[in-house]
Amino acid sequence: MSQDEKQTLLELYKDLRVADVRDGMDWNMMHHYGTVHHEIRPLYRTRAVGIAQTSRYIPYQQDIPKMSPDEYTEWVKWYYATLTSNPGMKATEPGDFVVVDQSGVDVGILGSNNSLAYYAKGAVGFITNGGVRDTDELILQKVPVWSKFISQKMNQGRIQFDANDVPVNIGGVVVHSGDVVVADGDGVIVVPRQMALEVGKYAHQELKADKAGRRRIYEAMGRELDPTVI
Ligand SMILES: O=C([O-])CC(=O)C(=O)O
Ligand SMILES: [Mg+2]
Repeated sequence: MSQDEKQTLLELYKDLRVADVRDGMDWNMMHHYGTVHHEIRPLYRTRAVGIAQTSRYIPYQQDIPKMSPDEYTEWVKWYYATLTSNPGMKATEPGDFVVVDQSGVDVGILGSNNSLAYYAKGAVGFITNGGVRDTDELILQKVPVWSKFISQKMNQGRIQFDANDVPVNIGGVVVHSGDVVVADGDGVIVVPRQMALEVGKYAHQELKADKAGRRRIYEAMGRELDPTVI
């Protein structure tokens, strides 16, 4: 995706709520697309808008040789260098939303260390159809993460990298690199890139109407206005 297209989409979606984007999809007759299953939840109340960068991992189904702890230390280094190395995530650019399909394996593929490294490179958010770990630090570090569950387990002997920039199934939604991902306390919605301008337009129509409606109620109540109604 060109930088121009990326900036246009990020700008169009930056203030939209998940609910507005849902409405924008409906207005484009896409009722059955986009909404990631509600079991995929934010780790804490936050929001993020970005452009999907997909990765797929698959189960590791080989025997693990019996090793001493010191041998295991070396094996883990080898495992991470060869079997979980993810070129796409290493190439993370500002505005990317990291989207991980971990094939249902019970591991915390995103932890406080790797996600912070990608966040430092400009990743705006992370979503996995599996687990995250180090969750107390993820919250402390304010890294925006949506996941299906929390997992204590490390990758080695359990999961391996398969591919980047492939279509992945996240909570029943097919996500391609380049799609727009909007996530907040209501969950996650994914807008196919080809529809993103049209969906954004009608999402703004709904946001504008909602703001005006709630503002009238605020005023009638004598409630101080906040940014959600201005
Ligand atoms: O090491 C891992 O694969 C996941 C993790 O705990 C971290 O990045 O902090
Ligand atoms: Mg960790």
